[in-house]
Amino acid sequence: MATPRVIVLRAPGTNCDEETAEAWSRAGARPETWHVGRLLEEPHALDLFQILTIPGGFSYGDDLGAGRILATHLARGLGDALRRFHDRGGLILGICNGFQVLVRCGLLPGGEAPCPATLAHNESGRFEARWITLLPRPGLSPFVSFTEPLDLPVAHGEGRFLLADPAVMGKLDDAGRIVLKYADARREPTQDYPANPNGSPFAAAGVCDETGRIFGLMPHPERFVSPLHHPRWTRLGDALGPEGHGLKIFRGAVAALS
Ligand SMILES: NC(=O)CC[C@H](N)C(=O)O
Repeated sequence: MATPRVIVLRAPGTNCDEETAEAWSRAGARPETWHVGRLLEEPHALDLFQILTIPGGFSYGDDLGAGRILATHLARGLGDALRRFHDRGGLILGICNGFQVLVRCGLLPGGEAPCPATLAHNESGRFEARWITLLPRPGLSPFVSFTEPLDLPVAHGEGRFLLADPAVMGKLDDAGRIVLKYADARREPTQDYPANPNGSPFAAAGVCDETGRIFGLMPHPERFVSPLHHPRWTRLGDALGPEGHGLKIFRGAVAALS
């Protein structure tokens, strides 16, 4: 198949769009960055793309809650276009603020009987900005097709993934939809701070819908696409491999569409 085309959607306050577009380019896709206002004017333009990404940042200043206003734009102005995009096999990735948007517009966790969800304030009560370790659960989502743990940075104030019905969290986990989990030094999933930076139950760091094609995560894969981005690159050297860990997520999506 031809090189997948990616639309990177930005809004006032988005601050990770350039890094996200660069990550898609490195993974072999063809990204274009669009302001949400432009897409609201021509929703059919989504038909030109195979992947939609909502990058991280502070869209609309996190007013009314992180991601809330951009989520309202998507739900009200682009709901049908997004459904069509997903139904025809399009992939949707939300990173950090983008994950918050996908949750707040109802695309995640999604499904036949969607359970309302939110990304609540971190249990620490603080913005958490540092590196953490993640365990993947490959199988369902094309974005997570690797088996090795990842090191990635987090930078968020509202990252605690909660469902209105906590019992559904176990069902999501059983269905393999908590595809990335915060891990401790023994590489076991953990709810303990600081390895789990926000207190998410089931150590949830990244979640997908029932098709695997909508995926949101709090850590920032676009901030680790070169080994030089790792804070310990001078010590770890070749052990880091030729590419940053975050690139695996972008490469998985490109491979699924190629
Ligand atoms: N890096 C980000 O995307 C931050 C997300 C959001 N502004 C928060 O603090 O929770």
